[in-house]
Amino acid sequence: MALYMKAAEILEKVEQKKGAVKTLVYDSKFQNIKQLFALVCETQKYSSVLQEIIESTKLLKETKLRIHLAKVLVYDLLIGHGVKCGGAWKTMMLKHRSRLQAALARIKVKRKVSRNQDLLPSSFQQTQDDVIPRYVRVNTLKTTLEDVIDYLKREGFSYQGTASRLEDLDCLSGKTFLRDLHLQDLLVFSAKTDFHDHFLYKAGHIILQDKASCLPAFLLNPQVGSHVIDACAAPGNKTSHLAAIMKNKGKLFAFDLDAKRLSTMSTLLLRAGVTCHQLANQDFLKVDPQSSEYKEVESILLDPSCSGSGMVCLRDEVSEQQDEGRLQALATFQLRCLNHALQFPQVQRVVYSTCSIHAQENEEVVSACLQQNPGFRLVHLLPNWPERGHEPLSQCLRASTAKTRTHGFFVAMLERRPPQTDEENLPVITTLPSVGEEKQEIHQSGASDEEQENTETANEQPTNPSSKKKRRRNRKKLKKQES
Ligand SMILES: C[S@@+](CC[C@H](N)C(=O)[O-])C[C@H]1O[C@@H](n2cnc3c(N)ncnc32)[C@H](O)[C@@H]1O
Repeated sequence: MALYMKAAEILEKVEQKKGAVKTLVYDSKFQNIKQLFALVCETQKYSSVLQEIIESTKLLKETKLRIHLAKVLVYDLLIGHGVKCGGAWKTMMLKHRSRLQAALARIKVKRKVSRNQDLLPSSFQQTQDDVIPRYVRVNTLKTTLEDVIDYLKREGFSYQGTASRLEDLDCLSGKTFLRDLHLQDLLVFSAKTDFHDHFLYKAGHIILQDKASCLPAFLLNPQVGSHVIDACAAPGNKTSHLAAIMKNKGKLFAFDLDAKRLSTMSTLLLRAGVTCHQLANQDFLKVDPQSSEYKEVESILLDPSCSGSGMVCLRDEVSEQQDEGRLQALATFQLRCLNHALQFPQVQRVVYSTCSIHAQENEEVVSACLQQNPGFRLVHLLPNWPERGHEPLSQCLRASTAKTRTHGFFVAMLERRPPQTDEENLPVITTLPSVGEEKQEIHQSGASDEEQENTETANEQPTNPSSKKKRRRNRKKLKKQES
């Protein structure tokens, strides 16, 4: 009953444009966030059809239900899982079931369609480009890829080998599955495959995680035994992925501001067999980078709160509701977090990710951070990845349903520039510039052309005052050599 009541309450607020589904669901502190999120999203999609059914059957008059609760219950009865819980409401809905089913059938006949999804407004109808396969990450802390494949084959699944191109994923149907093109511990199934009740999922041998969301830990690739921070960690899918890469050795400090999400995370990490972690219900911005506890931290994964505009289910709602002010507030917070991550004295690599499609939360945050932290530069990620960050930040990755068959996502990796000795700063020049040719480029040894492009041009960093001094010194040395 609590699920339906909460879903109705959130649906009402969403339809009155009082907030975004994702935010309202997370703020609700409901026990099963995923279940609530799915129920609200789906009911909202079918809202106009549900309204038609409810009006034509005069359901509100007969049951005294309020419209939003009626929509949620009718959705679950006719289109969803069937009203499973709900006590007295379940009995009431079952009493009206045949009338409601008849009303739905009439609407389908009138619109000349046979499937429920064909009743959706066009903005919600899925094209081939909208279909995201089911991704399953093998949890190598508990099992191996080979064992999972064998287990599934014994259950009648048919393994097709490793995908060789993106389009292979579109051919998945029924019980066929592939190994992913880019991530070796990731298996791909047809979109409709549901593992939520499967033994391998319940035992923590597999994690149900979108491919794009597997990128941050995969790219950060922390060393076994190293110290790592997951700055905004709950519910912890990326944390357990990091732990698997670290083979549970070393230290994984995970922070999150939300106690409820953190407690869910704790359960999930236990199920996944993660032991190298240390959870803290703490604001990452208040974590002291100078504390001796973090003096060995070399890698940080930062996946902060974002607009969620890349999540396919939220696409239309989000584009309607993302007002400038909200995006700006998120971007300011994200930049503060990224700047903070770079303050840890030994940090070498920071991966920044969002499930947003807005440049404001992605490339613009990274560019601003690089301008404020000239000691860091971008790493050119996965050269063969089909979707790049918006120019000039093509070192970063983007993901989308159309180009990568995933939710919309963004990933950047910043790394500390290697310290340069005075020797390294000596220019390597074949023809010496004549006196007065101040504007001629001086190519410094120790930085390849690609690095120069990555840092100087692509990041549009302001001239670093210390490198200006170094250049002046170099010019003086050159003049001496000349004379
Ligand atoms: C996008 S979610 C993280 C998802 C997570 N990385 C995963 O893969 O499961 C963002 C998280 O940041 C947390 N958060 C927001 N502000 C924070 C802060 N100042 N310090 C720490 N965590 C914060 C939110 O509670 C939320 O759980």
